[in-house]
Amino acid sequence: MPKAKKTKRKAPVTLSVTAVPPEGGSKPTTTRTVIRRFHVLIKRKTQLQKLLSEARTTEADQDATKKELQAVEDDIVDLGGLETYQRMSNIGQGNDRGGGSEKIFVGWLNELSEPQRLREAKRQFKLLEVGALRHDNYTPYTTWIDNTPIDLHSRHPDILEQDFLRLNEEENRGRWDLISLSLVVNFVPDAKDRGRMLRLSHDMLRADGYLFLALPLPCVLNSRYMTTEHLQGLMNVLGFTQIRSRWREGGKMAYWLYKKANIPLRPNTSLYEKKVVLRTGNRNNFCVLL
Ligand SMILES: C[S@@+](CC[C@H](N)C(=O)[O-])C[C@H]1O[C@@H](n2cnc3c(N)ncnc32)[C@H](O)[C@@H]1O
Repeated sequence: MPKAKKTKRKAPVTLSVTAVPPEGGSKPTTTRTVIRRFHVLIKRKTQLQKLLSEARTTEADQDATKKELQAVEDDIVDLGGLETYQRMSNIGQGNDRGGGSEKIFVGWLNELSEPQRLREAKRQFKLLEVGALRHDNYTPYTTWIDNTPIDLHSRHPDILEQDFLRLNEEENRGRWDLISLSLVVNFVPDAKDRGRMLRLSHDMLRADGYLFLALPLPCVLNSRYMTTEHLQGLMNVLGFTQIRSRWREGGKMAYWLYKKANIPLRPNTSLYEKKVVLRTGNRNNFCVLL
């Protein structure tokens, strides 16, 4: 008799993680679980909102979508919302877990002798730090870096509550010497919005300005739709030249430093406009689309 085929049920997206610990003293596994869960929920929320706005489905489907959206939103609230996510990320940013990525950014600028050049020119770099959990990440460098930290949810009066994707493009065009996107692009739930974030960064940097990008390593080493070469190609068509990169096999994070090229380099973006499977197997779905 043929064996009955076992179907493995996926865990529902609305599965809750409860008992979020207070700031400090929480285990890396707990913070990682909350952060991952939060990413799953906001991604699903964006997908459901998109489905509803397209309104191509039947009324019954729309009702089901609305119900699921409500359940997802309830789960985000149960998890503690963006505030809890930020608290968990802040713990993850602590020195005991590898330290803040700004040290890598500043280290690279030092290697490139930028502070000396600025001293001679008697000026500072204007930095836009997107997704700032702390207001003081760059205070040790105020002699040469004038930082404007922004975040969707401000945790300090010195952090401007602002969505980067909604910044005034005219006012910000060519305005910044430095932009930092550290663990922010992977937070954005929609692949096209991730691409827009990178494109906007290019527009908002002055010629020769630097973009610092940090992503969890699996986004590039274990994704169906992203490899380090693919990212490099995408950044090149946007008009960025890679200056530095850093990660190690088995590590958690990957970092890049890009420079805005002097000439516009946007010949053909078509390779990066649709999802292309670059690897098969048990992978994640991280993707950036232009
Ligand atoms: C994982 S935390 C990263 C914090 C810090 N930059 C780091 O490297 O550890 C991501 C932060 O990015 C913020 N964020 C995400 N999308 C954003 C956007 N469009 N504009 C401003 N901040 C954003 C979130 O609110 C969150 O505080």
